[in-house]
Amino acid sequence: MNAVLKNIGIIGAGQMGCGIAHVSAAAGYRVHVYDLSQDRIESGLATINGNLARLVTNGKMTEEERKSTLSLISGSSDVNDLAPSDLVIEAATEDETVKRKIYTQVCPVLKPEALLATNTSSLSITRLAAATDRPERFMGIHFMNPVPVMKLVELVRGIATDEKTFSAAKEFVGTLEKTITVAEDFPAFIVNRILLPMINEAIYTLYEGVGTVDAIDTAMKLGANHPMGPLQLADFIGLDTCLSIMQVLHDGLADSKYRPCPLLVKYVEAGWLGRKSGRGFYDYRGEVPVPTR
Ligand SMILES: CC(=O)CC(=O)SCCNC(=O)CCNC(=O)[C@H](O)C(C)(C)COP(=O)(O)OP(=O)(O)OC[C@H]1O[C@@H](n2cnc3c(N)ncnc32)[C@H](O)[C@@H]1OP(=O)(O)O
Ligand SMILES: NC(=O)C1=CN([C@@H]2O[C@H](COP(=O)(O)OP(=O)(O)OC[C@H]3O[C@@H](n4cnc5c(N)ncnc54)[C@H](OP(=O)(O)O)[C@@H]3O)[C@@H](O)[C@H]2O)C=CC1
Repeated sequence: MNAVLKNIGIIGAGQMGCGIAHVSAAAGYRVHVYDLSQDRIESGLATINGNLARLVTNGKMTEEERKSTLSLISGSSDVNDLAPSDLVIEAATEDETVKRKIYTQVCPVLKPEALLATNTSSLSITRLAAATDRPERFMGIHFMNPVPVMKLVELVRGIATDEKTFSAAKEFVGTLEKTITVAEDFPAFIVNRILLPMINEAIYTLYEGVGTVDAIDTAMKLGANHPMGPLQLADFIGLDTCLSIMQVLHDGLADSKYRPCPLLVKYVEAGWLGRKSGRGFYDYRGEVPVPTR
């Protein structure tokens, strides 16, 4: 455990917030998860418990470790409960307006010396930092999904991030047994700058009728040895998040090669956001996922 950062606050009880809470508590940190609704928090805590229980079943964690990990995690919809946090990691919806509003509400509650980080997939760290009262103690700590499984965390400094903040974040991520990579503050950093155009291209391949959902995913799984097909992965990430990242790339780099596929836009407009909403390129409402095209 990090010597300075003992209490970790998480904003957003979605798939990423819960994953970060899981790995932080498993490393011995006290974690508080904040989200807008109590229902969200309860379903998030149930997901964490389910994932911990699976580790026990697989012999990767003892029952005592599961209990002690869970006992370190609390949750509430009261922003004031983030006050004891030494480090807050914001993992709310990938929308700059939402994140800015959150910082306006959260900063006055935090200790002046507390660090604030964002798990954003794509947004400018420098611009987000400017919406806080602590740009020098703000940076990007970008975990990958699913957090308990993926080894990488990207660290991204904003223009004002100070060295103390960067070192503390680096040490914290090291205690979670993750490998860091440092990215400069450009749209979508490293992983998503490369991954999301590939996913977007897979959606164009579907849109133009080159292949079906099944053909495209099978092609990339068996033809390129990817663990998931690109459309399956898009559903896993969340199609709203994929679209936001493509929009940030398109706007930020002003190059038409990043144009979000109209089919991706259509799916998001329909509320077909992938696994989390029950339907995306696959329909998850039955026993097995069924392609929707
Ligand atoms: C968008 C961004 O900003 C950045 C990103 O994150 S981009 C997305 C990056 N992530 C990826 O590319 C993931 C690609 N997919 C994979 O690596 C794999 O399909 C996977 C790890 C998700 C699942 O692996 P799999 O072998 O197909 O399935 P499965 O055997 O069920 O799972 C492997 C392990 O992961 C665990 N796991 C799977 N999904 C999980 C989840 N959502 N949460 C926690 N653990 C999970 C399983 O419990 C299993 O653990 P054991 O080895 O202890 O049994
Ligand atoms: N999905 C992925 O693969 C990855 C995502 N990320 C990034 O992590 C962040 C979260 O993504 P992810 O977990 O997938 O998204 P989810 O949609 O699963 O979760 C987002 C959560 O934030 C909540 N939220 C929205 N507005 C607020 C608010 N004002 N205050 C508190 N909570 C709020 C949402 O609540 P509600 O549903 O009620 O709106 C939801 O519970 C994003 O920035 C994303 O880009 C980073 C790496 C990988």
